[in-house]
Amino acid sequence: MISILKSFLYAIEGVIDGGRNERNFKIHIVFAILTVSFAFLLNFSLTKWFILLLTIGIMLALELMNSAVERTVDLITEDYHPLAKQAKDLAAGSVFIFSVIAVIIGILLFAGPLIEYIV
Ligand SMILES: Nc1ncnc2c1ncn2[C@@H]1O[C@H](COP(=O)(O)OP(=O)(O)OP(=O)(O)O)[C@@H](O)[C@H]1O
Repeated sequence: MISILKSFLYAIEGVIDGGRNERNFKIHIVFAILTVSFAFLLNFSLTKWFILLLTIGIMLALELMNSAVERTVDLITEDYHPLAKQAKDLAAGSVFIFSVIAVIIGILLFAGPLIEYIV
């Protein structure tokens, strides 16, 4: 039970570390807060909340995984190595792919209700 609690605390430490030291993670947190605030304002349905929270969760988790890959590569080598480049670029690529999808999901979720709210 104590070891499960410790693992949980280490995971929280990782999230706090990301929030303190990772610029992109901070940007995603700001977007997450903004979109959640707008979702409250626009009275999102349960289905829309489900999609929004899932998208935010995957985005933040991918960003932390990307940071983990970057640090692992930096720990292994400070020299230029093609595999180090590939590892970092592949991890960044995964974040990029989901970022594009997240923007599309954001437009689909918010465009209609926002136009209705403004007009
Ligand atoms: N050891 C290395 N060998 C070869 N290429 C590297 C190495 N380290 C970094 N690179 C290349 O330089 C790019 C920038 O690396 P860096 O470590 O600054 O990460 P970053 O993508 O800028 O991360 P951040 O999210 O912190 O801005 C990487 O995406 C990779 O293409």
